[in-house]
Amino acid sequence: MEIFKEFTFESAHRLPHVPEGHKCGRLHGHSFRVAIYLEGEVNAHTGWIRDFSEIKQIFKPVYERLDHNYLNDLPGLDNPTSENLAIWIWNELKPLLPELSRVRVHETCTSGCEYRGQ
Ligand SMILES: Nc1nc2c(c(=O)[nH]1)N=C([C@H](O)[C@H](O)COP(=O)(O)OP(=O)(O)OP(=O)(O)O)CN2
Ligand SMILES: [Zn+2]
Repeated sequence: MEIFKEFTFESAHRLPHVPEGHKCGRLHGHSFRVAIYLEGEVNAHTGWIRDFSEIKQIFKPVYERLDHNYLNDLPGLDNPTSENLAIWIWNELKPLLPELSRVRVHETCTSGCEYRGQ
């Protein structure tokens, strides 16, 4: 069974390695949407894998580093593509949430990625 918790945050970024003149080389912002997925057994007593509010609490320090910030300034995110952001979030969360199975990042309504640890 997999559960997920979604978060939205507003961040600015620019992509430093795009070709000259590419729109994403300019400073711009997105309303990012991130879903954190956890995989595990449903506990017979609680009826859940992990309390959604616990996921929110664990993600909070990561969320605060992302929300209303310039992503390129975060150590390890100097090239903040959706792909690199998903990997970055995974690396921040996996030690705290061993059941983490997937990080989904929506950069726009129509673009995004999913990372499953490889
Ligand atoms: N594989 C990736 N491609 C692109 C990324 C990325 O992170 N990974 N990022 C960008 C830009 O940051 C851009 O802001 C988002 O791109 P795009 O989907 O082209 O945005 P649009 O709003 O123009 O999309 P519509 O087609 O109008 O919906 C670019 N590429
Ligand atoms: Zn962008």
